[in-house]
Amino acid sequence: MSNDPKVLVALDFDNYDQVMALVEQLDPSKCRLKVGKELFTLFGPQIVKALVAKDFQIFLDLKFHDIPNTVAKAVTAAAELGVWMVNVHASGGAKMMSAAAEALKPYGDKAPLLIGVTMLTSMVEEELSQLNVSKSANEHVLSLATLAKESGLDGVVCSAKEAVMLKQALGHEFLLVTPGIRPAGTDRGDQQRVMTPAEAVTAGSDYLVIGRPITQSEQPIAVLDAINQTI
Ligand SMILES: O=C(O)c1cc(=O)[nH]c(=O)n1[C@@H]1O[C@H](COP(=O)(O)O)[C@@H](O)[C@H]1O
Repeated sequence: MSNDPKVLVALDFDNYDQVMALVEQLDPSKCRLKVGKELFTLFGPQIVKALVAKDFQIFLDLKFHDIPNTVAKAVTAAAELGVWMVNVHASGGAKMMSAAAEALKPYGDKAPLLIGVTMLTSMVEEELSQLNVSKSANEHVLSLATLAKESGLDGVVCSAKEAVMLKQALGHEFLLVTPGIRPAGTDRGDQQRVMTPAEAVTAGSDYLVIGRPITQSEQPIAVLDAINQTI
């Protein structure tokens, strides 16, 4: 197995013992872990530190979206926690994203990867008009991703459906982190713009965020291993 595992397991749990029981079975050489709003709101920086201490690389997914000064301070706090990746909403704008990128510069090669969220994978194109966005989903994602790149971010969160377009437009180095991943035959839940793990990697996804197909399974390790075999 590679030292650069592509699967980021979304630890969306409300129970400390349950999450730790799963983590005990996981191997940092086979996956990275994502701590999102539910886990962080319940258990705070302590759980992030506990997972870092177990040698996992952590994506702190708090999707910061605030004034530039506040977001710069928030990503600095994330860097101090020792996380591997952190995200902000690209729709917070260029000033906000640049402030975040600037704040991480002093950390050099220890800085977390800074990623901009484009259009949530739970959204369909028709919802954009409710937000007064008259672009197509592809155009909207491309414009937010372009702004993120110009603002000094390392990559974006998008759906794998936009991966071919974004790699072509923004280059191979610009990272694509794709949730909305569903192995064939699994429940979509609230996800809309979905692809299978193999399709996503073929399209150009660098990292696959996968939660419920693994965490809600009776055999999470077998599911993760099976996914890793296909990518
Ligand atoms: O930033 C994210 O990670 C994210 C962005 C997005 O557009 N869609 C999305 O689903 N996510 C996160 O990715 C995870 C997907 O989980 P599952 O749908 O259970 O696989 C959740 O923790 C979401 O918070």
